[in-house]
Amino acid sequence: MAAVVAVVPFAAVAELARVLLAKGPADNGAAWKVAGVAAGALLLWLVLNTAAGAIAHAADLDFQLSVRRRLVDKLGRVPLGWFTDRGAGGIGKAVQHDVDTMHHLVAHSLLNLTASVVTPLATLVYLFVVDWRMALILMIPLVIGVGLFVRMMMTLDAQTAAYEQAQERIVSRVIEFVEGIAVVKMFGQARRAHQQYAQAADDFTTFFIAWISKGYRATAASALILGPVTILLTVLVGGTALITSGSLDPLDLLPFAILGLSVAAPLQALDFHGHDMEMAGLAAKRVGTLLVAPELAIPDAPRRPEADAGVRVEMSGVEFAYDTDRPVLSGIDLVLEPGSVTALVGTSGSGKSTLAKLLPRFFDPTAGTVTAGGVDLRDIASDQLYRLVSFVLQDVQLLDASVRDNIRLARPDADGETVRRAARAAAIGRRIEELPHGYDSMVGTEIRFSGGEAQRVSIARAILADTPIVVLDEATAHADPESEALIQDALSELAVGRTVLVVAHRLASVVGVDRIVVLEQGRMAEQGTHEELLAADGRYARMWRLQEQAGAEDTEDPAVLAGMTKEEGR
Ligand SMILES: Nc1ncnc2c1ncn2[C@@H]1O[C@H](COP(=O)(O)OP(=O)(O)OP(=O)(O)O)[C@@H](O)[C@H]1O
Repeated sequence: MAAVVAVVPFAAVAELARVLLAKGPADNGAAWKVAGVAAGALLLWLVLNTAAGAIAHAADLDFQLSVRRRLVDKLGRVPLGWFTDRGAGGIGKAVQHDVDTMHHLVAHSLLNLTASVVTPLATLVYLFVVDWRMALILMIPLVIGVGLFVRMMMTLDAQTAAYEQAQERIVSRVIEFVEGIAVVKMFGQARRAHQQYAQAADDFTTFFIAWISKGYRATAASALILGPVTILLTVLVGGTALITSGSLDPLDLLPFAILGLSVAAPLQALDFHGHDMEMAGLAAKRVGTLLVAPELAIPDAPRRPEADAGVRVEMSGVEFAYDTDRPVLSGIDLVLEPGSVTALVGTSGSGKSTLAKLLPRFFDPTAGTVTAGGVDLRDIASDQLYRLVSFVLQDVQLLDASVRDNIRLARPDADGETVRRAARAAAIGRRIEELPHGYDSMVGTEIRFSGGEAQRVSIARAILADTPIVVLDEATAHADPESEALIQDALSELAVGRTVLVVAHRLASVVGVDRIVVLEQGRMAEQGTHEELLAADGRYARMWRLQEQAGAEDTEDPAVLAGMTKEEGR
C-alpha cells in the first residue's frame, strides 16, 4: 500500500513536469500551480512518514531503558499484596511489551498523525487563497475522513482492551504452567493444563480476529470511500470548469487528480495511525498503572532507631486486613526483647506469616504501630530498615549468580573470608568448598542445591547480613531429619544476641525458645514459655498433646500437626 501511495505522486509529478515542458503553462495554469503545491505537500507527507519510523526507532532504546528502570525500581517499593493481585503475566507484559508498544507507537503515530493532518490542511489553506469554492468542496472528504477516524477510534477501544487482556491471560497461563510444572506432572494434570492453555489461546485468537477485522474494516472503509470520492470530486469539479471554458484535453484533468490525491492519501493514513495510537494508549495506561501503584509510605524525616544494645520490637494495637472486610490480625500487643527468641504458633491460616511479614514491612498494619528501637517502622528509611531486619523465608530464592554473590547479597563488598565464615556457621561451608569451583560455582548451572541446602545458604545470607532483628518463617520446612539438625544448629548460631521471631509449625522445634505466642484467628490467644503454657493447660497444652499423639501415630495430617482436629481447623 505504502509503495503504491509512494509511486503515484512521483508518477504524477513526472507527468506534470512532462506536460509543463511539452505544452508550457496550460489554460488552467492556476490548477497546475495548486497541483504543484499539492504534490509538494504529498511528498513532504511521505518524507515525514519515513522519518517518523526512523525517529521513533532512534529514540526507542534510551527511553525504553529509562522507563523499565523506573518500573523495576517502583516494583521494589510496592507492597507484596499488590503483586499477588496482579500476577506475573500482566506485570511482565507491562514491563517488556507495553513499554515497547507505548513508546514506539506513540512516537511513530504522533509524528504520522501530525503529518497526515498538517499536509492536506496546508494544501487546503493554499487552495482557499486560489479558489475558495474548490477548497470548500474538498472540505467534504476532510469531514468524511475525520468522521471515519473518530468512529473507528470509538468502536475499537473495547475491542483492543479485550484483545490485550486475552494476551495477558495467555502469558499468565504459560508462566503458571512452567512454574507449577512439577505439580502439574505429579498429579497428571498435563492434559488439563494443556486444555486451559488451548482455551486461553482460542480466546486470544477470537479476540485477535475480532480486533484485527474491526480495525481493517474501519481502515478499508476509509480507503475505499475517501480516495475515490476525493479524486472523483476534484476531477469532476475541474472537468466541469474546463468544459465550461472550452478545453477538452484529458491531460488538463491531471492537476485536479493530483490535488485530490494529496488530500485523500494522508487522510486515509489517519486510520492506520489512529489504530496504533489506540494500542499505544492502552499500553501507556497499563504502564501508568504500574508507575502509580501504591507504595509503602516513605518517611519525610527518617529516624534512626536505638540499636546499641540490640533492638527491641514492639507491636501495639496492630490490626491487619488484606481486603477490607476480613481482619487477618486484630489487637496484637507484642514485645520482642533484644537477645530473645519468640515463636509464633497456631493453626494454619491463623496469621503467623502475616504477622511476621509486618517486621520487614512487606505490609504496613491497617491500624496500630510496629516500632523497632523506639521508632515506628514507617519512619525508618528503607535501606536502614533492611540493615535492621533480615528474613529467612520458607521458599528460598536463590539467584542465577555465583554461590558467593548469593551469600553476600546484603553486603556485596564482603571479602572471601567473611563469606566463608558465614557459610560455615550456617553449616553449608563444607558442601560449597567441595564443589569444583567452590564459591565461584554458578547457582542453577554448576550447582543445584537441595531444599535443605538452599535453606542453609539463605541462613548464611542472614548471618552475613548481621541484622539485629531476624525473622524465620518455617525455616525447616524442606528439611529431612539430618538436614533439619544442621539447620537448627545454623539457626542457633544466627539467633545469638539478636531479636528473633520464628514462625513455627512443629511445636517440638520451639520448646526451648524464650517465649511462645499462640495465635488464633489473628488474635493472641496465649503466651509464655513452653513450661508455663503446659502448666496453664490451655490451647497450647492441647496442641502439644495432639502433636505428641500425632508423632506417636506418625501422622502427617497438617491439621493434626498444627494441633487441631480437622473440623476445628476449618
Ligand atoms: N496475599 C494475601 N492476600 C489475601 N489474603 C491472604 C494473603 N496471604 C494470606 N492471606 C490470608 O490471611 C490469612 C492468614 O494467612 P497466613 O499466611 O498469615 O497464616 P499462617 O498462620 O501463616 O498459615 P500457615 O501456617 O498455613 O502458613 C489466611 O486466611 C490467608 O488466606
